[in-house]
Amino acid sequence: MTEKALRLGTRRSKLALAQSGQVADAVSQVTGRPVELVEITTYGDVSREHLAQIGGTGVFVAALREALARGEVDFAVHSLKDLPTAQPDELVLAAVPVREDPRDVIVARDARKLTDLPRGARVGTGSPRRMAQLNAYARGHGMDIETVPIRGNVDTRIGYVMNGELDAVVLAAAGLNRIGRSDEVTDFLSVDTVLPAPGQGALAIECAADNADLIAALAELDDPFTRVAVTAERSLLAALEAGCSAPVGALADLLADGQTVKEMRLRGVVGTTDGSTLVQLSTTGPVPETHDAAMALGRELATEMLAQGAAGLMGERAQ
Ligand SMILES: NCc1[nH]cc(CCC(=O)O)c1CC(=O)O
Repeated sequence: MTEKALRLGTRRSKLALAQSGQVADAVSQVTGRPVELVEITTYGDVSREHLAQIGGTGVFVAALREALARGEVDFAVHSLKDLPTAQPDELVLAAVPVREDPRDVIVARDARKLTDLPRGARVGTGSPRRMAQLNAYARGHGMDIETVPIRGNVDTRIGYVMNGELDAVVLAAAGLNRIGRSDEVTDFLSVDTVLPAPGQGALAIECAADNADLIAALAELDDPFTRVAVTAERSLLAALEAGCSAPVGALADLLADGQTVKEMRLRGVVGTTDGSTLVQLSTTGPVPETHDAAMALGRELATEMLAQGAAGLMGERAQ
């Protein structure tokens, strides 16, 4: 007798289906049960407005969470960077699997890198975080680029480069990897140039807080280092009172001495989209051993960033 399938709630974009497919295989392995994909359309998928205008926070996530709350699906897979920092009581983040490459990349015409974009190059990105850091880099290096707000799925965005409308677009390495288009990357941006979004490159597997058996099974897919890193990054974001469409970057990484992990470094950035001002800070300390310690690290860095004027740089998105 075959066991009843677990229902995985997913968005229907190519990227979402690719990452949900990978998680489905992994969950099937650890539970021994078949996993069935249930496609759900979210507001972020149907709206043609710019993300910054529709508020950003949660537009890709709300419909999945509603399906979970109604018991229509057993668990949901999100891109962690799209997940609001507020966690509803009735749901838990049952697993955060090993993070992929967190970097942003560009896909440019003529195989160009950021440093050799032509004068006046039009660079597509709808993300205030990417705009702020790219414009700051351009200012600091005597470059002349124009960031152009765009939206749409990964294929649409790359299409703007292919059809000549734009010289380059900025995307997440992880997304391109997951849909098998990473060979189109022309430059992997150093995180010293563009700090990724909090949680970028990581996935979140969410399920109902009262589903103890499933929570226990999904825990096997959790990567403790990724979990602690994204917890600190998201705590920073929450303490800045910013959402996923705010010009905030954060990345926690582990500093190792040979094979032994020694410390964790948390970097944060916030800036104006024109790149005229950035507040960029970092802190390094023992790897947090608890959720609370990781949260505290993010809050501490946020406090320092706020002391340096971070709130004033977030414009109308700062609440
Ligand atoms: N905002 C959309 C989004 N949400 C997650 C990813 C893929 C990368 C990831 O999982 O972090 C992307 C596309 C992009 O930013 O290029």
